[in-house]
Amino acid sequence: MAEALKALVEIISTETDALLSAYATHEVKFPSIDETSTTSSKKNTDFDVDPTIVRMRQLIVAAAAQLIATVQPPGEFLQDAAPAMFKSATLGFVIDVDVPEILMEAGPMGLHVKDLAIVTGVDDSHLARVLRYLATRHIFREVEPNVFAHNRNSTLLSKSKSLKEIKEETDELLASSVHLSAWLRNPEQAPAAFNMGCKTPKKLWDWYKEPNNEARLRRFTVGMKANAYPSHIFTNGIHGDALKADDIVVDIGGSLGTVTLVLKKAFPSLNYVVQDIDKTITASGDYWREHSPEAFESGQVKLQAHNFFEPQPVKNAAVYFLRNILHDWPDEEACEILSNIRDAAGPNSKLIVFESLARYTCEDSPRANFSLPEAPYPLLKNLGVAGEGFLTALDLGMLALFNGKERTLAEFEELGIKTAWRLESVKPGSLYTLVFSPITGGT
Ligand SMILES: C[S@@+](CC[C@H](N)C(=O)[O-])C[C@H]1O[C@@H](n2cnc3c(N)ncnc32)[C@H](O)[C@@H]1O
Repeated sequence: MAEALKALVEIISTETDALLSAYATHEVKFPSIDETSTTSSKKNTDFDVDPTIVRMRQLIVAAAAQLIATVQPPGEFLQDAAPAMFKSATLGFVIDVDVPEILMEAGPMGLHVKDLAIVTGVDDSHLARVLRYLATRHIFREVEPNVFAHNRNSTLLSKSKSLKEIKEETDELLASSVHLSAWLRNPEQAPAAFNMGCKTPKKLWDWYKEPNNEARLRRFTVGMKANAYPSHIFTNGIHGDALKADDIVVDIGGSLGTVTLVLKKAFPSLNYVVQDIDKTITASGDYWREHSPEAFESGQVKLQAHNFFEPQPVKNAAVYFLRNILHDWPDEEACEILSNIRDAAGPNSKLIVFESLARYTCEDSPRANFSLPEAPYPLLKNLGVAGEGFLTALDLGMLALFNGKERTLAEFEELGIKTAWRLESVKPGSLYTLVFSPITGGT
């Protein structure tokens, strides 16, 4: 026990030294938690996503969280974990009444809850308790009794409209999560907990198409657009330099086609097709007219309404890719999607899946062909909240909304084998890149 505790402290100490020294070497300022600037210099932003820096940060966070879980008595630990729904509820509330915007205008001195009450119309003591709950969890800062200001974490809440759109999507999740336990105990009663929470027999996408839900579809689409992953994941992932001019890259379930836009800029001699359900494809026309009208008008980028449960119309493309699609679907449907692509693929086509990879919290059996990042003793093997915290929540979100899932490496391999795709390589990152080749009679 003492040995594990000391090892955790050692990780924190070594990685913090390394992190600070990397910041110093690159002449980048280490951000204070009290910082409220919404603009970062390009240098800071690039540095933030540098894989070495990301890894140092992850190790520190993983070790610190495990240290807390080790040192805190179980009763206290669970006392904070059990009512975690108040995090969603209070974040939702502050956004609903525009607290992030109001505090941004107030600046670093903050605003007294009595003044905040006048602007929001909400009782000052209610505001104080909600903000203190969040400040206790390092979101906002109580600069004087009952005076609240932004900190680095809360600033992000006012940073972009799309964050609000993402938050609103949690309405569906919140409604679904209430029914998760009942659904898990009897999954036959509805396709997913979402159907119980939102009282519909339809899949989320079909429900979004209903006349009353158009705003929800719009905000989901904006939310997906705001999903900022480093673009090198996609440009390295499809190996565009190795493709021939005019080769076709198909973005299946591509929404507006934000990934395709990144690829088109990096590999301008390739041709692209963005496919999605009809309503989304209609909206993507505006996106392309705004961001790359020449590619849209010349036909270099085609927008195609296509249901991926029907035969894939683009045959023998060089690359078919799916970003964050398979996790929306249970295995049976995921196999149908992959089979339709396989039927259209040529012998040299590649299937590229950009998705999160679910990792076990314990040691996995060694896999000869693939090497995944290791976590040092005594950390959880998936790096706990630092690596998988959000991903395990995303996994449960997929379960609650669609009976979907984040998959392990073995599960991806198995999906591939069932649909005649061989998993050829796996590249770790904030989104993993999984490359598959067709299994043919001779392979
Ligand atoms: C999680 S989003 C991912 C969007 C995009 N790949 C991205 O990463 O930004 C899932 C997408 O699948 C699309 N979709 C759902 N059902 C579909 C179907 N049957 N055929 C084609 N697209 C579908 C949705 O409209 C949505 O745009």
